[in-house]
Order: sequence, then structure tokens, then C-alpha cells
Amino acid sequence: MLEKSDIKLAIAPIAWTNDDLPELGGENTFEQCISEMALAGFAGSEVGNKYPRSPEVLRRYLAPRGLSIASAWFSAYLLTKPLQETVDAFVRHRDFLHAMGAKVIVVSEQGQSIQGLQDVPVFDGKPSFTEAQWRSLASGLHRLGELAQEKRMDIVYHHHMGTGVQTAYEIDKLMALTDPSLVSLLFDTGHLAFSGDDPLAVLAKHAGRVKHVHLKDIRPAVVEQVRRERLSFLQAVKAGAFTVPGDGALDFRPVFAKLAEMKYAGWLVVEAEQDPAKANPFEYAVKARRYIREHTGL
Ligand SMILES: O=C1C[C@@H](O)[C@H](O)[C@@H](O)C1=O
Ligand SMILES: [Co+2]
Repeated sequence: MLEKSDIKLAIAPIAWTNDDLPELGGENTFEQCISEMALAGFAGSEVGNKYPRSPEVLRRYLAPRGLSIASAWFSAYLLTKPLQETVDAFVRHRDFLHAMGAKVIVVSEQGQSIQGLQDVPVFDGKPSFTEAQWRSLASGLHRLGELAQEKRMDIVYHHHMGTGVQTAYEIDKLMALTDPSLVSLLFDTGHLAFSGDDPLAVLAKHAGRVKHVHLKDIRPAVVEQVRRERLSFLQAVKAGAFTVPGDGALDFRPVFAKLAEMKYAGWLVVEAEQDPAKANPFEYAVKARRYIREHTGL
């Protein structure tokens, strides 16, 4: 069983306002978003672009609502820009998260990613790294891992649709090429299921590396439509490929059991971007919270 003392539950603001697609939820305010997170029973949040970037100001909004910051996404450009540019941006991001009390930093290589391109089919257009690129990604991540450790933090790599680290095979490769003491893994159920991989198998294989979890469900009929109609990642999001745990096709019970067996301690973050005009973010947050309670007792 997952222990209350080990696990903190968070929800990502992307269900209220989508940073990748600003037209989704542009009308939802920051204060509505964090108030509804707290009301739905969550203790933490990741960071969206409406959040104040001053740690002092952000804390003033979060503390009365009993929320803290679990982490936040960082886009690395290790394969396409001079290392120093990524390092400088990473240090600013790290220091902000450190001031907010977060312990992990979500990192994703975006140099050749197609996740933000509206018209590139996500199943056909993803990059595949050459051996030289894999080596330079690993060495850049080692540098970011060292910088994180200066503040006693860890980087957690986010495998993601439309990127060079999407499939189970690519995750295996990245894990094999990187030093476990410097590079940990973010396990995102929805991206693995979308990709056609078995989330549970990936979790079991890399249990020792997983230090952050995104709980996302999928609607398989929409994923099938994305394949058939050659939609992009953002078109897939708009069409409703993702939803909250308990609302889609994934059975999270074996995932929760595996996390308990491996004595996972850290954040479980509900993260389900979809169109807030179709899927009311507060109602879906409540639905997710209820599902987690029902299946974990948390
Ligand atoms: O963790 C994530 C952050 C988002 O910006 C991203 O596109 C989403 O799919 C995700 O998993
Ligand atoms: Co995620």
C-alpha cells in the first residue's frame, strides 16, 4: 500500500490553462486554478505561465490554500544550442524551484521536438537521435544533474510524445547512457500509453530511477484517430487524447501497487491536458482525486 507519509498529491495547472496552447483556458485565472486545486483535495501543483515567478509572491498565494510546488518543466536545448545557454536558463529555473522547496526538476530535450508544432503528425514526425546525439544528450544531462545536486535536487527526465525520448526503447537507451546518480526518470503513464508502450513494464524496469510521477489517462479512440488522421500532438490534445486517471482506458491499480512495492516516495501529479471548455477542470480534478482515494486510500 502507498503510505500517506511517503506520498504527496499534486495536480498540474495545464488542465485550467494550457501553456502549449494558450487558446485552451486563456479565460481561467491563476487564482481560480489554485483555489480549485486545493478545493479538490490536492496538496501541490506544478507551475504554469500565469504563476508569479517571484518565490515570495507565489508563496503568499499558495500557503493559505495549503499548496506547495512539486516541480516545473524545463526545456533543454542540449542538441541544438550552445551548452551554456541551456545551463544559464537551467540555473535560473533551479534556483526558483529551490526557493519554492521543490526537490526535483523536470527536464525534457526540446532541441528537435515536434511537440509544439501544430501541423507535424506526432506519430510520423518525431526525431530519432543519432549515436552522437545520444552521447551529447547524456553528457549535457550529466551537467544539469550536477548543477541540480549543488542544491541537493535531482533532475527527472520527462519522456514525451514527439521527442527523441518517447518510446520504451528510447527510455531504456537514455537510462543506459546516463549515470543514475545524476539523471533520474519522470514516469508519465499517459505518454507511454499514447506511444503504444506498456507503462507498467517501463515502471518495473526503471523502478530504481523513478523520482517523479505524472498520472495521465488516455482515450484510445482519440489516440487511434490521431494515428489515422495523422494529427499533431497539440491537435491530439485538443481532440481529447488525454484525460484524468479514472476517466480513460488505463487501469492504475497495478501502477499504484508497483509504486507501493518499490517504496516510491514523492509526488504523484495528476496531469491531464484537455480542452477546459469541454472538460471542466474542477470537475475533472475532483474525479481524479476520488479515483486515487478509492484505489489507494490516500
Ligand atoms: O509534463 C508535461 C508538461 C506539458 O507541457 C506537456 O506537453 C505534457 O504533455 C506533459 O506531460
Ligand atoms: Co507529463
